[in-house]
Amino acid sequence: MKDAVASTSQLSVLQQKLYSARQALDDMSEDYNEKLQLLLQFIAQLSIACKGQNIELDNKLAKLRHKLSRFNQIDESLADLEEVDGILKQQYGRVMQQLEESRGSLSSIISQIQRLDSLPIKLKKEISYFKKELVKPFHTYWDYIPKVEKIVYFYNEILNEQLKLGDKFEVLPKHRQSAQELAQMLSEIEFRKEQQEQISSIKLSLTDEFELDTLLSAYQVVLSLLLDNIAKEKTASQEFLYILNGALSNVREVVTDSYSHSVKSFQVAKKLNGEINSQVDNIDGSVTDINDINHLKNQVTEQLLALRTALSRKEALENREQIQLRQSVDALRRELNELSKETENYKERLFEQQKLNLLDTLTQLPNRAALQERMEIEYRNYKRTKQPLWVAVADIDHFKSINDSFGHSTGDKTLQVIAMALKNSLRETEFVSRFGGEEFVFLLPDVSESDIKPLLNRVREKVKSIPFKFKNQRITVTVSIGAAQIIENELITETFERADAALYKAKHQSRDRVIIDS
Ligand SMILES: Nc1nc2c(ncn2[C@@H]2O[C@H](COP(=O)(O)OP(=O)(O)OP(=O)(O)O)[C@@H](O)[C@H]2O)c(=O)[nH]1
Repeated sequence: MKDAVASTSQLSVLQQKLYSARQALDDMSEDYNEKLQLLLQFIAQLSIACKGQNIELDNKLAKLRHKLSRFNQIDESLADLEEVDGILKQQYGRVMQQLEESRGSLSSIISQIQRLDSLPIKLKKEISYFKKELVKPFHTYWDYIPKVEKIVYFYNEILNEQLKLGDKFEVLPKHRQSAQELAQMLSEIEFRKEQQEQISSIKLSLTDEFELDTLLSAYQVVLSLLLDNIAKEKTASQEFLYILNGALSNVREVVTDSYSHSVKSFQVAKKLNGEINSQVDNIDGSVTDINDINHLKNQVTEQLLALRTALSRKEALENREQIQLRQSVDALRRELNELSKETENYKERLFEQQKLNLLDTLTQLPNRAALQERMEIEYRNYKRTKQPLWVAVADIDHFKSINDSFGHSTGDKTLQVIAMALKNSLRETEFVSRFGGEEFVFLLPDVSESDIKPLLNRVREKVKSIPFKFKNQRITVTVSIGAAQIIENELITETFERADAALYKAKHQSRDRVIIDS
């Protein structure tokens, strides 16, 4: 019995111990699970952080994460853990190798940069200091990234320097348009012979690829040539005015002289007349008072002598006066002749200049200013007579390709030949002008609606049949033409716009055709 009690108490102690041990085991297990959970989280975070560096490593870590999430497979994961460990070691080696290679390429980039000329001294020093730093190996990407940033900074500095040095700006479409307009204007302005070579080379420099500097200096040169011309023209006018002024003062002198002379002559003549009259009165008195015939004879002879002397003095005076007058008139005539010659000269020069201002220098056709004048005249005629009036615009097809393939001067010659052909295909009353570039404008009065198309087609065919031969190549040049008739209450500029729109249509309908706006 005693044994039984003892056994029972021992059992209860054992039970107690077992219970405590189980409790401790449960606690441990719970602690273990918590730590395992932490480890799993850590691995998960680590695998995310490493993601993308190595696909094999990514896959292994994903698999490991999956296995570790199930506690019962933890043992199976040991092999995976070992593999991951191996891959991680390899990856480290690879990263170190990559970093070493990158250090090498950064060094060679820096050597290239150092070879650039015209680097500012400060930047040169910075670069060579940086190159020394590149000798030390990189341990992590964090050693590498700032170095790349530094090289980007160097490039940026160099680029800014180059921009400052180069000072070359991009040629934009608006600059190209300005260049074209300038070249166009140069074709329309008459320059002096000695200036023409300079103008041609400016025009040439503006046709192909050019830099902004070329355009600016072209403007500058053209401006100074124009100013020079204005100054010359002004001097010429001034010279004329000086001559005119000189001639007028000569005339004035002659007139003043002859006036003062005639005043004097008048006074002398008046005095002589008085003398003669008193002589006659004397004779009268002598004749009435004297009875002695001899005495009378003496008296009369004396009186007649005095009278003759006075008369011959008067005659001499009148002769002198005549000579003086003739001389004055001659001098006046000479002066006036000179003056009228000078005026004629000046008028001729003005007229020539005016004519030149209205002629296109290249083609010798009337230019845009002349077209403007003629348009006004034709418009007034139309308003008065209501006779039909047509405006036609012709444009050479693919003219750019002639310039591009055979050169600008061949292009110029082509323009001259076509201009001549256009001029020769018209009647006296019809008018053609070079509007600019490869565009020509016609004013065609008194042409009926049924005749206009055949007329313009003849013009088109005439150009097409010109046997151009460039570089031994037979070339056919064609033109497209648009035309419009002026209608009631329309301005001629509006007619021009309709003709231009018709030309646009002709260009879009494969060119070499005439389109009449209807
Ligand atoms: N040689 C020369 N070329 C000129 C003159 N004026 C303008 N040009 C050139 O004429 C050409 C006109 O070219 P675009 O306007 O493209 O027209 P295109 O080549 O005739 O073509 P389409 O009109 O469309 O048929 C440009 O290359 C100008 O440089 C000039 O006085 N002399």
